[in-house]
Amino acid sequence: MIENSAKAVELVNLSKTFITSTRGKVHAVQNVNLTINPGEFVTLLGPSGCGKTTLLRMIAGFEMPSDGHIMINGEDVISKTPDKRDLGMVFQNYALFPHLNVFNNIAYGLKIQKLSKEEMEKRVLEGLKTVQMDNFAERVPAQMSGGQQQRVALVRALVLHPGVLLFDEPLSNLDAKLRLHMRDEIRRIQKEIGITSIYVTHDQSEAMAMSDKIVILKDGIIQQVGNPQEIYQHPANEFVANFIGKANILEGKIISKEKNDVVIDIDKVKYEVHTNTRWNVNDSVKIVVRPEAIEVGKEDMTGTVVKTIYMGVSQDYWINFQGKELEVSDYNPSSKQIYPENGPIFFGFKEKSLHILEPET
Ligand SMILES: Nc1ncnc2c1ncn2[C@@H]1O[C@H](COP(=O)(O)OP(=O)(O)OP(=O)(O)O)[C@@H](O)[C@H]1O
Repeated sequence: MIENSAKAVELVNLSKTFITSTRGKVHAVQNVNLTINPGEFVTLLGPSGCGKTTLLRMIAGFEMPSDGHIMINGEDVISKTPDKRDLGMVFQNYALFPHLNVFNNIAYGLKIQKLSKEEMEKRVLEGLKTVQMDNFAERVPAQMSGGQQQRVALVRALVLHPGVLLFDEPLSNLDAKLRLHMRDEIRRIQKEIGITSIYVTHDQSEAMAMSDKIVILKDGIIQQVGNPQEIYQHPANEFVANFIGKANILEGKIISKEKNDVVIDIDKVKYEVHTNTRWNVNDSVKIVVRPEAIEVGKEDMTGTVVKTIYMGVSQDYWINFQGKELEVSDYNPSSKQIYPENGPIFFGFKEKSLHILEPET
């Protein structure tokens, strides 16, 4: 057994391969290594089929890994059943018992733990207070909205005082407005209690708004782990750059280098870029620049306006440049010159806004 109590969850070389009759071997999760610290809110994010649910189900104990280790609070839990892993779970479909009222739904797990009646009542009522539903103890699920049912599901998991809370797309059944409200609510409660949480979603804005750490997956392989700022500003590769936010990908050549600072030629304009990677002079590189990092009116480069839209907070342009279309968001447009469609436009890149991409894994 591998032990390390300073980490809440540790995944070591974790893999899952499904053998299917139609698709042969499906490598759903491949050699995942990940450390989650106590109290962290970590989101598994990626497109459909990237392996996030399989990863969560392995941690929960519903799916047996093909290879690797899962440590929870320093203990290898691979051979333990889900109920012995010190975990709570919140599902997309709430999974409440329809015939039980809110009190009994929440108390269900506490009864199995054989808590005293007083302690049980105390925990249920305290939990309901946390989600501002003190008056709902007598209602059955059918008498509540989706958001209220999801709050009850959250309390039901929390009252068991698990070491780690797992969320499987808990907000996907709610309408857009309620999703925004509930994500703030979940994050508030999670911070208040300080419970280590692993959250699965395919919604990038949800991941950005809630997470301490985001894990980006593609084809079962981790592409990048970082906080929202790192992932947005320094995406590891083209996949991450395109998956989180909007990205313009340009090609350039390294023309000089001093330690970690390189000068890149992009269409005969030279830009200094700080990089942590071992690029060499004459290397061709791909560079990401976000739409808001392009300065309209700067006379470094010229393109043609293909389309422009006034968005209120910004004037957005689609510019033909080097045969590619660049997307640009020019913020606070009211005091600025607007470049009309089909005409020329001058632009350049803001300082420290370029980031060199790594090849994809
Ligand atoms: N029980 C299974 N048998 C065979 N293949 C499976 C099984 N479960 C998942 N897979 C496959 O493993 C891969 C990862 O699936 P998984 O459900 O983990 O992805 P996901 O990122 O959660 O996708 P989604 O967002 O659509 O739920 C997919 O190719 C999927 O078809």
